[in-house]
Amino acid sequence: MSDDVTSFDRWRVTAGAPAFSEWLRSSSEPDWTDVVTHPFAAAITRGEADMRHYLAQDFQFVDAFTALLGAAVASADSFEARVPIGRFLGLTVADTERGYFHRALAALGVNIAAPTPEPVTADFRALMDEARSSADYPLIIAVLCVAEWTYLGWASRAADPLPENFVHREWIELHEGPEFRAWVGFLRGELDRLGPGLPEAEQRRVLDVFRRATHLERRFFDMAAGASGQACP
Ligand SMILES: Cc1ncc(CN)c(N)n1
Repeated sequence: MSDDVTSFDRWRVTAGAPAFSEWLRSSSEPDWTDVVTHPFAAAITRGEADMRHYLAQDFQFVDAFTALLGAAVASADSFEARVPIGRFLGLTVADTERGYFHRALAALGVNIAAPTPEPVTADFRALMDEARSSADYPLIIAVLCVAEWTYLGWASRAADPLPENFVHREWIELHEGPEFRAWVGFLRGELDRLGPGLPEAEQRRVLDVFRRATHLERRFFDMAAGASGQACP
């Protein structure tokens, strides 16, 4: 991690609400705001994004993401922590979200067979594999938290009525609503529970992974926007 970042112990003295997850998020600017306000994400909320290349690449992201959820179940420090992760893995990712991918890719005429991964897809999969292989619960939760919290960030900006096309509407609904908010709250809560007690070197490792994941989220939307001709700032 670069020296320009304030350590959690120094940051918490002046922060109004000194949550560890908020230290991670605010130390990941400007990428964080660039992700949640990204033109491609905004185009999804308006029902205008060309989802073909984005979803084809994201189907490969979700494969590594599912494996990472499994690693989180395995590395969690208690039964009570394993349960919400296992539930989300089984009920949402392996069921609702998987069904969405199959229907959406079919409707868009995209072959479900894995296309060549874009560089950012490969980089994101490598980061998730790195976190998974570490079997380090806070590191794993950091990557999961970025993926879910940033998605809640852009999806919660969608205005009613949601787009008519199910490809956009259901993608927004998958990343918004009370259950998804509770899931993001759980992930943040795990970082807030465990982060403050970690040695400073471990806190910096968690932040390093959190920032890398946030940067990859930005690059992923840039990739999608480039493929669809959606202008990037
Ligand atoms: C790249 C990416 N980041 C996050 C998510 C939300 N699970 C996703 N589907 N794809």
